[in-house]
Amino acid sequence: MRKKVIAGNWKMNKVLSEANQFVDDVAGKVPNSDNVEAIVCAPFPFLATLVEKTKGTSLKVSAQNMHFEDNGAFTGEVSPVMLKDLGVTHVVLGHSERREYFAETDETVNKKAHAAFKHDLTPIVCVGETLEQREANETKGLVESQVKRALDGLSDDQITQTIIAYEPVWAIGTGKTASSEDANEVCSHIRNVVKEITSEAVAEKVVIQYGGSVKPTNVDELLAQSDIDGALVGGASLEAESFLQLVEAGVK
Ligand SMILES: O=C[C@H](O)COP(=O)(O)O
Repeated sequence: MRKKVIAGNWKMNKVLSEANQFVDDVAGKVPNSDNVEAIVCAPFPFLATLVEKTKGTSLKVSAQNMHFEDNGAFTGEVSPVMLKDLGVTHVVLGHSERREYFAETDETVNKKAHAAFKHDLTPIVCVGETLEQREANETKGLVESQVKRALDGLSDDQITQTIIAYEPVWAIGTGKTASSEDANEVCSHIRNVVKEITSEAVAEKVVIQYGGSVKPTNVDELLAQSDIDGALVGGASLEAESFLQLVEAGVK
Protein backbone atom coordinates (compact mmCIF):
# COMPACT_ATOMS: atom_id res chain seq x y z
CA MET A 1 0.00 0.00 0.00
CA ARG A 2 1.24 3.48 -0.86
CA LYS A 3 1.71 5.85 2.06
CA LYS A 4 -0.36 9.03 2.20
CA VAL A 5 1.55 12.29 1.93
CA ILE A 6 -0.10 15.36 3.45
CA ALA A 7 1.71 18.57 2.54
CA GLY A 8 0.63 21.95 3.87
CA ASN A 9 1.58 24.71 1.46
CA TRP A 10 1.50 27.95 3.41
CA LYS A 11 2.15 30.01 0.26
CA MET A 12 3.03 33.65 1.18
CA ASN A 13 1.48 33.58 4.63
CA LYS A 14 2.60 33.86 8.28
CA VAL A 15 5.42 35.74 9.99
CA LEU A 16 8.21 33.93 11.81
CA SER A 17 6.53 33.92 15.23
CA GLU A 18 3.39 32.37 13.69
CA ALA A 19 5.42 29.76 11.82
CA ASN A 20 7.23 28.84 15.04
CA GLN A 21 3.98 28.64 16.98
CA PHE A 22 2.48 26.34 14.33
CA VAL A 23 5.42 23.97 14.51
CA ASP A 24 5.41 24.04 18.32
CA ASP A 25 1.72 23.06 18.22
CA VAL A 26 2.03 20.43 15.50
CA ALA A 27 5.43 18.76 15.27
CA GLY A 28 5.19 16.60 18.40
CA LYS A 29 1.71 15.41 17.43
CA VAL A 30 2.52 14.16 13.93
CA PRO A 31 2.31 10.38 14.17
CA ASN A 32 5.41 8.34 13.47
CA SER A 33 3.66 6.05 11.02
CA ASP A 34 4.58 4.18 7.85
CA ASN A 35 1.15 5.12 6.51
CA VAL A 36 1.56 8.87 6.44
CA GLU A 37 4.15 11.55 5.80
CA ALA A 38 3.49 15.12 6.92
CA ILE A 39 5.24 18.10 5.37
CA VAL A 40 5.03 21.86 5.77
CA CYS A 41 5.98 23.90 2.71
CA ALA A 42 7.11 27.17 4.21
CA PRO A 43 8.41 30.50 2.85
CA PHE A 44 12.20 30.70 2.49
CA PRO A 45 12.88 32.96 5.52
CA PHE A 46 11.43 30.39 7.93
CA LEU A 47 13.10 27.25 6.58
CA ALA A 48 16.27 27.22 8.71
CA THR A 49 14.39 27.75 11.95
CA LEU A 50 11.69 25.23 11.11
CA VAL A 51 14.22 22.55 10.17
CA GLU A 52 15.86 23.05 13.58
CA LYS A 53 12.55 22.97 15.41
CA THR A 54 11.34 19.80 13.68
CA LYS A 55 14.50 17.76 14.33
CA GLY A 56 13.60 14.49 16.02
CA THR A 57 9.93 14.78 14.96
CA SER A 58 8.05 13.26 12.03
CA LEU A 59 7.23 16.63 10.47
CA LYS A 60 9.27 17.39 7.36
CA VAL A 61 10.04 20.80 5.90
CA SER A 62 9.72 21.73 2.23
CA ALA A 63 10.49 24.81 0.19
CA GLN A 64 7.86 26.16 -2.20
CA ASN A 65 10.22 26.74 -5.14
CA MET A 66 13.92 26.96 -6.03
CA HIS A 67 16.24 27.78 -8.92
CA PHE A 68 17.74 24.94 -10.94
CA GLU A 69 21.34 26.20 -10.83
CA ASP A 70 23.64 25.41 -7.90
CA ASN A 71 24.78 29.05 -7.55
CA GLY A 72 25.55 32.14 -9.60
CA ALA A 73 24.35 35.58 -10.61
CA PHE A 74 20.61 35.04 -10.10
CA THR A 75 19.59 37.88 -7.80
CA GLY A 76 16.70 37.01 -5.56
CA GLU A 77 16.84 33.27 -6.21
CA VAL A 78 17.45 30.33 -3.86
CA SER A 79 19.40 27.26 -4.98
CA PRO A 80 18.97 23.56 -4.25
CA VAL A 81 22.41 23.60 -2.60
CA MET A 82 21.16 26.16 -0.09
CA LEU A 83 18.02 24.16 0.65
CA LYS A 84 19.92 20.92 1.12
CA ASP A 85 22.45 22.63 3.36
CA LEU A 86 19.62 23.82 5.62
CA GLY A 87 18.20 20.30 5.95
CA VAL A 88 15.10 20.85 3.84
CA THR A 89 13.83 17.52 2.45
CA HIS A 90 11.23 18.47 -0.21
CA VAL A 91 10.58 21.22 -2.73
CA VAL A 92 7.35 22.14 -4.50
CA LEU A 93 7.89 22.60 -8.24
CA GLY A 94 5.61 24.03 -10.89
CA HIS A 95 2.79 25.17 -8.63
CA SER A 96 0.12 26.82 -10.79
CA GLU A 97 0.75 30.14 -9.03
CA ARG A 98 4.40 29.95 -10.11
CA ARG A 99 3.30 29.05 -13.64
CA GLU A 100 0.75 31.88 -13.77
CA TYR A 101 2.58 34.74 -12.04
CA PHE A 102 6.28 33.90 -12.31
CA ALA A 103 6.69 32.45 -15.79
CA GLU A 104 7.37 28.88 -14.65
CA THR A 105 7.26 26.52 -17.63
CA ASP A 106 7.33 22.77 -18.12
CA GLU A 107 10.95 23.20 -19.18
CA THR A 108 12.02 24.97 -15.98
CA VAL A 109 10.04 22.49 -13.88
CA ASN A 110 11.98 19.70 -15.58
CA LYS A 111 15.32 21.42 -14.95
CA LYS A 112 14.35 21.93 -11.32
CA ALA A 113 13.30 18.29 -10.94
CA HIS A 114 16.73 17.19 -12.17
CA ALA A 115 18.38 19.71 -9.82
CA ALA A 116 16.30 18.45 -6.90
CA PHE A 117 17.51 14.88 -7.38
CA LYS A 118 21.10 16.04 -7.91
CA HIS A 119 20.90 17.43 -4.37
CA ASP A 120 18.82 14.71 -2.79
CA LEU A 121 15.66 16.77 -2.44
CA THR A 122 12.26 15.19 -3.12
CA PRO A 123 10.26 17.18 -5.69
CA ILE A 124 6.53 17.69 -5.36
CA VAL A 125 5.64 18.36 -9.00
CA CYS A 126 2.34 20.18 -9.54
CA VAL A 127 0.16 19.78 -12.62
CA GLY A 128 -3.40 20.76 -13.38
CA GLU A 129 -5.80 22.43 -15.77
CA THR A 130 -7.58 25.79 -15.76
CA LEU A 131 -11.37 26.00 -15.86
CA GLU A 132 -11.19 26.99 -19.51
CA GLN A 133 -9.11 23.91 -20.30
CA ARG A 134 -11.47 21.66 -18.34
CA GLU A 135 -14.50 23.04 -20.17
CA ALA A 136 -12.72 22.48 -23.48
CA ASN A 137 -12.20 18.84 -22.45
CA GLU A 138 -8.43 19.28 -22.45
CA THR A 139 -7.74 18.14 -18.88
CA LYS A 140 -6.24 14.72 -19.53
CA GLY A 141 -4.16 15.80 -22.52
CA LEU A 142 -2.81 18.83 -20.69
CA VAL A 143 -1.97 16.96 -17.51
CA GLU A 144 -0.36 14.17 -19.53
CA SER A 145 1.85 16.67 -21.31
CA GLN A 146 2.80 18.44 -18.05
CA VAL A 147 3.73 15.14 -16.40
CA LYS A 148 5.76 13.87 -19.35
CA ARG A 149 7.66 17.13 -19.71
CA ALA A 150 8.30 17.53 -15.98
CA LEU A 151 9.68 14.00 -15.64
CA ASP A 152 11.62 13.94 -18.91
CA GLY A 153 15.05 12.35 -18.51
CA LEU A 154 14.58 11.25 -14.90
CA SER A 155 15.47 7.65 -14.08
CA ASP A 156 12.80 5.16 -13.06
CA ASP A 157 14.16 5.32 -9.53
CA GLN A 158 13.85 9.11 -9.47
CA ILE A 159 10.31 8.99 -10.86
CA THR A 160 9.40 6.46 -8.16
CA GLN A 161 10.49 8.99 -5.54
CA THR A 162 8.75 11.98 -7.16
CA ILE A 163 5.50 13.18 -5.62
CA ILE A 164 3.03 14.36 -8.25
CA ALA A 165 0.33 16.79 -7.13
CA TYR A 166 -2.76 17.09 -9.32
CA GLU A 167 -4.25 20.50 -8.66
CA PRO A 168 -7.05 21.74 -10.91
CA VAL A 169 -6.39 25.48 -11.00
CA TRP A 170 -10.10 26.30 -10.73
CA ALA A 171 -10.28 24.47 -7.38
CA ILE A 172 -7.36 26.28 -5.72
CA GLY A 173 -8.43 28.66 -2.99
CA THR A 174 -11.94 28.87 -4.41
CA GLY A 175 -13.76 26.51 -2.07
CA LYS A 176 -14.64 24.44 -5.16
CA THR A 177 -13.28 20.91 -4.94
CA ALA A 178 -13.22 18.49 -7.80
CA SER A 179 -15.57 15.63 -6.98
CA SER A 180 -13.57 12.79 -5.52
CA GLU A 181 -14.45 10.67 -8.56
CA ASP A 182 -13.30 13.34 -11.02
CA ALA A 183 -10.09 13.94 -9.04
CA ASN A 184 -9.45 10.20 -8.94
CA GLU A 185 -10.04 9.85 -12.67
CA VAL A 186 -7.30 12.37 -13.41
CA CYS A 187 -4.94 10.90 -10.79
CA SER A 188 -5.53 7.47 -12.34
CA HIS A 189 -4.73 8.92 -15.76
CA ILE A 190 -1.48 10.36 -14.33
CA ARG A 191 -0.60 6.92 -12.98
CA ASN A 192 -1.17 5.47 -16.44
CA VAL A 193 1.08 8.13 -17.94
CA VAL A 194 3.80 7.22 -15.44
CA LYS A 195 3.34 3.57 -16.41
CA GLU A 196 3.66 4.45 -20.08
CA ILE A 197 6.97 6.28 -19.55
CA THR A 198 8.40 3.84 -16.98
CA SER A 199 6.79 0.59 -15.89
CA GLU A 200 3.81 -0.76 -13.99
CA ALA A 201 6.03 -1.30 -10.94
CA VAL A 202 7.04 2.39 -10.86
CA ALA A 203 3.47 3.57 -11.51
CA GLU A 204 2.19 1.48 -8.63
CA LYS A 205 4.67 3.08 -6.24
CA VAL A 206 4.52 6.74 -7.27
CA VAL A 207 2.63 9.01 -4.85
CA ILE A 208 -0.05 11.17 -6.49
CA GLN A 209 -1.68 13.88 -4.39
CA TYR A 210 -4.81 15.88 -5.02
CA GLY A 211 -4.87 19.61 -4.22
CA GLY A 212 -7.58 22.24 -4.40
CA SER A 213 -9.74 23.29 -1.43
CA VAL A 214 -8.94 20.15 0.56
CA LYS A 215 -10.15 20.48 4.15
CA PRO A 216 -10.91 18.22 7.11
CA THR A 217 -14.51 17.81 5.94
CA ASN A 218 -13.67 16.45 2.48
CA VAL A 219 -10.27 14.83 2.96
CA ASP A 220 -11.57 11.37 3.95
CA GLU A 221 -13.58 10.98 0.78
CA LEU A 222 -10.68 12.12 -1.38
CA LEU A 223 -8.15 9.84 0.33
CA ALA A 224 -10.53 6.88 0.01
CA GLN A 225 -10.10 6.98 -3.77
CA SER A 226 -7.91 4.34 -5.37
CA ASP A 227 -5.38 6.68 -6.96
CA ILE A 228 -5.26 9.61 -4.54
CA ASP A 229 -2.33 9.16 -2.18
CA GLY A 230 -2.43 12.38 -0.24
CA ALA A 231 -3.14 16.07 -0.45
CA LEU A 232 -1.37 19.33 -1.16
CA VAL A 233 -3.28 21.77 0.99
CA GLY A 234 -3.21 25.55 1.04
CA GLY A 235 -5.77 27.39 3.18
CA ALA A 236 -6.66 24.50 5.49
CA SER A 237 -3.00 23.91 6.34
CA LEU A 238 -2.52 27.30 7.98
CA GLU A 239 -4.13 26.38 11.30
CA ALA A 240 -2.46 23.73 13.46
CA GLU A 241 -5.69 21.97 14.40
CA SER A 242 -6.90 21.71 10.84
CA PHE A 243 -3.51 20.51 9.55
CA LEU A 244 -3.37 17.82 12.24
CA GLN A 245 -6.85 16.61 11.28
CA LEU A 246 -5.69 16.26 7.68
CA VAL A 247 -2.64 14.29 8.79
CA GLU A 248 -4.80 12.06 10.99
CA ALA A 249 -7.01 11.35 7.97
CA GLY A 250 -3.91 10.07 6.19
CA VAL A 251 -3.16 7.55 8.96
CA LYS A 252 -6.57 5.83 8.68
O1 LIG B 1 -0.75 24.18 -2.83
C1 LIG B 1 -1.91 24.11 -2.47
C2 LIG B 1 -2.99 24.32 -3.38
O2 LIG B 1 -2.74 25.38 -4.24
C3 LIG B 1 -4.36 24.29 -2.82
O3 LIG B 1 -4.69 25.47 -2.13
P1 LIG B 1 -6.08 25.52 -1.33
O4 LIG B 1 -6.10 24.32 -0.44
O5 LIG B 1 -6.05 26.82 -0.57
O6 LIG B 1 -7.16 25.45 -2.37
